[in-house]
Amino acid sequence: AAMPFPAMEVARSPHLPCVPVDANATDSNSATDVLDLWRQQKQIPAPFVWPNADARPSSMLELDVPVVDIGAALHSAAGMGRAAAQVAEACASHGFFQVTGHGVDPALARAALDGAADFFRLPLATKQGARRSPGTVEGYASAHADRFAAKLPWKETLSFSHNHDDVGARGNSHVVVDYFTSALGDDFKHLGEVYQEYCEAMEEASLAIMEVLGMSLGLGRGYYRDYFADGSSIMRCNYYPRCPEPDRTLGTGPHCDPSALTILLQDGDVDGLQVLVDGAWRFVRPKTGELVVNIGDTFMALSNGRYKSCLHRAVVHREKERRSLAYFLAPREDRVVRPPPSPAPAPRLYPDFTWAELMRFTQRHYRADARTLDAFARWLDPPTCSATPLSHGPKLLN
Ligand SMILES: C=C1C[C@]23C[C@H]1CC[C@H]2[C@]1(C)CCC[C@@](C)(C(=O)O)[C@H]1[C@@H]3C(=O)O
Ligand SMILES: O=C(O)CCC(=O)C(=O)O
Ligand SMILES: [Fe+2]
Repeated sequence: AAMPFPAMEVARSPHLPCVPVDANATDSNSATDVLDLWRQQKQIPAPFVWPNADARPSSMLELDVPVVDIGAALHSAAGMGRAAAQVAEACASHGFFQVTGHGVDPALARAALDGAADFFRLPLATKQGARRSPGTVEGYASAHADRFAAKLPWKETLSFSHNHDDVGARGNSHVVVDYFTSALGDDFKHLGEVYQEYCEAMEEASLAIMEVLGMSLGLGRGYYRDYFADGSSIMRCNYYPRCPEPDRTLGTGPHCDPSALTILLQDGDVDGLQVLVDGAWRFVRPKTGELVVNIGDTFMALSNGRYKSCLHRAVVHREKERRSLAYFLAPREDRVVRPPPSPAPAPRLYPDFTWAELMRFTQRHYRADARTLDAFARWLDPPTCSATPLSHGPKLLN
């Protein structure tokens, strides 16, 4: 049975110099959203300030990530050999790499990025039509101010589920369209179609990457591809407005993704994504036509810790706004996350769990951060772990 976890900062912040969030507002003021008003101030409001430990020292360092040609991997043994070696090296150290040859139509990527730009420009009252319901990941959120009281992220987000099935990427082609029309109305059908198509392209790309990951771990092409074929993935559009004090806040705080794999598309040449490697925050800069991929906690558990889910964050800028699209690949909600018994049976680092349980943990009990997976393992299995302080590493289960 799950142990009650220490309550996180889940109350709506009482300290915000609030600009009321009024879903019924209809006058022209509603065209200006909360962050729009805040970013015109000289100083950011206190709830957005991140403590010194998280505040960013200015860094121009860049992470050296391999560029993996997924198309070549799927079409030739030599291409697969090279790709598998590249991902094995990257994933054993920091879990980040870029991919090309993914087959995502540049016009579709452009439409998805432009669609996000258009969405976040809408009046707050319209965006609030898709307001996130408590305890779920889907919907519109402004700075997560409805969930947390401090260390608010300088961003707006729109998230929705992409449950795919095992009859192929085009097998369940309504879920995203249905989300847009039911949350926002029929005027949003076209935007829903754009994201439906984008999610299907991301699904295809992520399953291709799973073939490479399977090969790299000696499990064969089909092992993870089949495992994720009917996944419950999540798509998130991030909008980071300009910020008057970019060095005192963060767009997305330091965290490891709970998902299995994340595919990120960064808009234009505005950088922001940083990864902590060897004690320094390093940019993974946007490159035209390339997607940034990283291993998340669920794949770290699936690979029994061989592949790393690495700490990353997004910084914001004084002069430039930024957009990114994140596709979080996850298994079907009730599928057990457990490493394969072969090729090398090893002591288990994490207990069995399901994606539904991990989602519930991050949406109701714990704000995803650097230690989500350890905290989750302890939450699932309190009797044997409760004496271990939160900061300790993973425990051995057998
Ligand atoms: C399962 C999820 C929780 C978050 C969205 C997806 C994958 C990444 C997680 C998140 C982005 C990690 C940083 C903190 C967080 C609260 C955020 O800043 O948005 C996380 C997401 C969330 O809980 O909404
Ligand atoms: O916007 C970015 O560059 C990264 C966002 C991120 O890490 C996330 O949404 O999980
Ligand atoms: Fe992330």
